[in-house]
Amino acid sequence: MNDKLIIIGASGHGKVVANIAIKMNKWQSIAFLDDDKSIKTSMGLEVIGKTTDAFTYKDEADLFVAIGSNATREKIQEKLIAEGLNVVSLIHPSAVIGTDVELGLGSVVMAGVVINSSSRIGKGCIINTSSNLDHDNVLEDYVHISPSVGLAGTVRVGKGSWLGIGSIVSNNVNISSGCKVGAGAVVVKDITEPGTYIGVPVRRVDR
Ligand SMILES: CC(=O)SCCNC(=O)CCNC(=O)[C@H](O)C(C)(C)COP(=O)(O)OP(=O)(O)OC[C@H]1O[C@@H](n2cnc3c(N)ncnc32)[C@H](O)[C@@H]1OP(=O)(O)O
Repeated sequence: MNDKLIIIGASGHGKVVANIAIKMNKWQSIAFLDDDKSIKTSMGLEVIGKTTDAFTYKDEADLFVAIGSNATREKIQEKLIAEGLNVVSLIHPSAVIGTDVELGLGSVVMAGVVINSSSRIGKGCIINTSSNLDHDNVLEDYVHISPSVGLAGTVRVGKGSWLGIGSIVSNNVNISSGCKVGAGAVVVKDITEPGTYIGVPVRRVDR
C-alpha cells in the first residue's frame, strides 16, 4: 500500500469514489487523472495528468479506475494490472459486508450497500449506492450494479453487464454477460443472451 491514491476519472463517478477514499482515511494524498484537459480540479482535489500518466506512478501510488463504462474501465484496469501497478478496491465505511464475501481488485462498494454471506464480486465491479446483494451472489468482472438495485439470493451476473437503477432480480436467476437491464426492471427468469432488457417482467428491446 502507498501513501498516495490516484483515481482515473474525475467526473461524477470519480467524485463519489474520491469521497469513499477520503472516508477510508488510508491515503495521505488523493489526486485524479483525466483525459479532459479542461478539468483542473474535482471536489477540491487536483487533476495531475491524463490516463496514460498512470504508468509513471508505478511503485509510488495506488490506483483506482473510476470510469462508469464497463468496457472502458476493463480496458484501462487490465492495462494497469498487466504493467504491475497496484490497483486497489474501495469500500465505504457504511457498507455492510457479510462473512465469506470476496471482492475483486479495483471494485468499489458505495455508501449504504449490503452484501450478504458467501457472495463473490469480481474485478472492477461498481456496487453503487444503497444496492443490496443477498447471499451467494456471483458478479463476474466489470459488472455495474446501479443505485438501489436489489439482488435476491444466489443471483449470478455475467461479465460486463449493467443493472440499471432500482432494478430487481429474483433468487436463483442468472443474467448473461453483456446485458443492460433498464431502470426499474424486474428479472424473474434467466437472461441467456446479451442485450437490453426493460420492464416488469423484463423483455428484450434491442432485436
Ligand atoms: C449514479 C448513477 O447515475 S449510476 C447510473 C444509473 N442509470 C441508470 O440506471 C440508467 C438505466 N438506463 C435505462 O434504463 C435506459 O433507458 C436503457 C439502457 C434501458 C435504454 O436506453 P436507450 O437505448 O437510450 O433507450 P431510450 O432512452 O431511447 O428509450 C427507448 C424507449 O424505451 C423506453 N424505456 C427506456 N428505458 C426504460 C426503462 N428502464 N423502463 C421502461 N421503458 C424504458 C423509453 O421510454 C422509450 O420509449 P418510447 O420509444 O415509447 O419513447
